[in-house]
Amino acid sequence: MASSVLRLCRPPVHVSASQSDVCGKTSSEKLHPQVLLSLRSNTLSTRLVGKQFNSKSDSRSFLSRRSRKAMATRAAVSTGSESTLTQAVDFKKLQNGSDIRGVAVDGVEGESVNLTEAVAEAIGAAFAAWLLDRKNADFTTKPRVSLGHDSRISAKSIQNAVARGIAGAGLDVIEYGLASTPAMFNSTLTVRDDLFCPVEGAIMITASHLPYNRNGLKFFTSDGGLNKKDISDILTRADKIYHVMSKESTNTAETVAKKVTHSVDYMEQYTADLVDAVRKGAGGVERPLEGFHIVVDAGNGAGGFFAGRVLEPLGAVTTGSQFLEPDGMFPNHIPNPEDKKAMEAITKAVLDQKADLGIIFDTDVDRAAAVDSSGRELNRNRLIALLSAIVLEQHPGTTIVTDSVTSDGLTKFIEQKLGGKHHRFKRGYKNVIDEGIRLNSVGEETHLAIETSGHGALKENHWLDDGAYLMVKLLIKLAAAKASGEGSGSKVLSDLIADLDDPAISSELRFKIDQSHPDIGSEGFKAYGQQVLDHLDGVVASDSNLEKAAVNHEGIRVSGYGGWFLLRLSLHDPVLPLNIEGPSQEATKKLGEFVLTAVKDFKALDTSALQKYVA
Ligand SMILES: O=P(O)(O)OC[C@H]1O[C@H](O)[C@H](O)[C@@H](O)[C@@H]1O
Repeated sequence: MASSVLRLCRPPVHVSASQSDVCGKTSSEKLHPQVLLSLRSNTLSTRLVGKQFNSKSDSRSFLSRRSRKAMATRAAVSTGSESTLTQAVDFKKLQNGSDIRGVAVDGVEGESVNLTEAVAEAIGAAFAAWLLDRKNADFTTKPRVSLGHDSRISAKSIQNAVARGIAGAGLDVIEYGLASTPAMFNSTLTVRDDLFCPVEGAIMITASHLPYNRNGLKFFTSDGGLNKKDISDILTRADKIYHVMSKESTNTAETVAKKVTHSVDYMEQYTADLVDAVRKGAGGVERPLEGFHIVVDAGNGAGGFFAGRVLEPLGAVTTGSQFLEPDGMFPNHIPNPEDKKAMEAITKAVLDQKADLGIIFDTDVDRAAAVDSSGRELNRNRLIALLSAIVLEQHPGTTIVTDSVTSDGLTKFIEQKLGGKHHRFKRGYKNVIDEGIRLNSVGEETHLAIETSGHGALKENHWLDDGAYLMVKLLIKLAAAKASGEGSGSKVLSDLIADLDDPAISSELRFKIDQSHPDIGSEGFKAYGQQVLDHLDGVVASDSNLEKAAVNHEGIRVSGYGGWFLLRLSLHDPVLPLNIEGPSQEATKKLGEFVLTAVKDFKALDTSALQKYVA
């Protein structure tokens, strides 16, 4: 991506009149109390504020004024001031691995709102404080945070609240409006002053494919997405900030936010990068997709841009593309390439339109899948196989990192057919991508890290988790094949994976752990789940048809009866997911029966799905 490849130092940015209003002495009196707390013991922010005041003594007095006000605010809280926000919120519960997720809209029974505007405001302020506190951060100018969102109905209110938190903390806010998660990360790399890029931090407001009442936040710096530890840190800070917030401080932050928020069309830059990547990959041709008919299904999420702003400028016809308009009620299907109905919808569109290819995204466009002209789904193992084939043509022998639920057929394909190495790691896109980065750092060359969910990142694209870029790789292949006379249409893609063994049966069953069951000890469901796994591990040897995977990074993976199973702990939920694949129902039933016998005495585990499966 042209503008993003170089990580240049940003030239100092002129502080505008409105910005100096906010940073200067006069308006410091008006600053948001939550900021005072976030800045209180913050040396980096002291440095930053000191720069803006151009004098250490000014900055000291600025902080001490702030500290006094913060202490006063906290005192008000402890004496029960009426202006304090009182709704109790368990901030820890908002963590979902390396994201934040919660309920933002009322209306679903049993799901009360915990991602309120006040909570979102506190999280915005906490991220600002975290950013200023980062080790080795050396901000020579006032840091900026970009904010984007998907099509959810709560998007705007959460965005405004987060903006208040960031602005109140003394940082600038750059609003992108409807955007994609990968675009947000990209904005930390792009060098373009008129777009206020690169930003020091980026936030995407999204809950991916979850129902309409949820929302969440994903955070980025130029180092990539934040990890679990960072998110815990931000939520701990947010919890403290939340308790010193008041209606008055929110109003003040609102006034500040109006002054320091800039709205830009960053998606123009991001989509131009995608278009350039295809043109470059296709040998510099302006309209390399001329003659191709490609339909897009955005599921009413944020991915509708791909048809009009990527495919059409490249010459493709996109007639019959569907659900491109953002609609946070997701009236047509869940925007999720792992969802059966969603895949059926795009398949139907491809067949109805007699299109060459179909492309489908999840709500925030960090996941994608495709469908070829015959209606064959190119998702999960097939998508990984396809991208492996493309990447291994460019980088013979390289390692492909995947999640843990990939098939044995995929390993055979990557290693025996393509001559690469399959490194099957853990579930979780961040785990997978981080493992790709780690392998490279210890000298094992890898260029692709990809999950069956449709998350995937390439080394050539800054390890950016980007569903749209995965599709760009397919488009380059199509265009290049046409240009070289190798073939037109999507057959060139299907041919690449002709030798991939598809399992006849592939199932995922999820066993809930009843956390209120008396068998769950004080160490909780994770320890209980681990006991189940340890027990299973111990009994595998009792069946001579079974063999434990020699290398395995997650749960218990066992081969047998021509198939395999993997039982592991869910990344986020009190659940043990079981994946089973095999050449026949008879084989998968045998594997299922073995697991059922092994775990049946664990009474807190709901194995009813497996009982049905083997019946
Ligand atoms: O462990 P599970 O419950 O199956 O969930 C695992 C999945 O969680 C989220 O959806 C992440 O985005 C995925 O990257 C991950 O694979």
